[in-house]
Amino acid sequence: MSFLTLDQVSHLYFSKKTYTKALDNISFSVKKGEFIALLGPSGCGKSTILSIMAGIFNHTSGRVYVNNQPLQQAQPNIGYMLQQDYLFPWKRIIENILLGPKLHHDHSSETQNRAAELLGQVGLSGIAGDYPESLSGGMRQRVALVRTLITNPDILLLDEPFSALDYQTKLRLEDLVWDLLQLYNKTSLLVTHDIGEAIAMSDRIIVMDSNPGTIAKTFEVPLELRNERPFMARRHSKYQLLFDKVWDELTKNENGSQQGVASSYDT
Ligand SMILES: Nc1ncnc2c1ncn2[C@@H]1O[C@H](COP(=O)(O)OP(=O)(O)OP(=O)(O)O)[C@@H](O)[C@H]1O
Repeated sequence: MSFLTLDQVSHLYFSKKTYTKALDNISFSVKKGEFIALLGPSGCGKSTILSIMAGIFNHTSGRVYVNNQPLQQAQPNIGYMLQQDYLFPWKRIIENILLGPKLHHDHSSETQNRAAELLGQVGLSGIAGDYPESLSGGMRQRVALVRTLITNPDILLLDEPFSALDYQTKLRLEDLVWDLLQLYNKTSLLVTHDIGEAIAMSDRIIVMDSNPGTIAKTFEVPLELRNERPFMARRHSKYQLLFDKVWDELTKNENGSQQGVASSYDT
């Protein structure tokens, strides 16, 4: 059953003299606990979809449902993780994590215990009293993950959360995030430019076209890959097959020599 549905969603950005059609007739559904990746060229509207889901602005037309209710009515608890961690440098790690709950007047010992538990789950026990400046980029993103999960969001929006990290840290963090999202059965939308990351982490990949943003094609990730943690999924033979197909879809309008690598596969 669908938990999140976008039905013929379009969005226009207006400026003084003109407008940009960022999304045109976007329709897709996401089941509870499903992990969807949005891939596509710069400007195809991936972040616009996340902003609409986060309630940052209303879409121009179409319908968005969460749990069979219109988005504005459903008011889901949204967790948003971005490329930058936006930790407050003058606050200790634990204060950064508990800021969201505090804003909702939650000062409970349960939430504080949960913060400690989550910090343990991301391998950061013992740094609760530290300041962000003493942490590496990967550690900071792990703190950002804890800060996102502490409010137990219904939907997680991940906007290129690994793209500022070095490659090894990114691979490790992909596994960690995947583990926690599986553990807590979170419904997630990941925006990425990394085909490998999309295949390794998600259940389904939505490839978009730009000008205006439309859905070009949707790829199901084979079960054998979905059952593996992202790092191990990359070793599977079906990973490369899917990579080539997604690459071909992304580059179908280009004339470069790398286009068409999947044309010899027919699975
Ligand atoms: N605030 C805004 N005002 C006007 N136009 C905007 C605004 N935000 C985005 N756009 C335009 O809407 C389109 C979609 O932008 P969006 O940021 O959603 O794309 P994206 O796929 O996330 O891009 P990227 O991969 O570069 O982050 C682009 O043409 C962009 O220029």
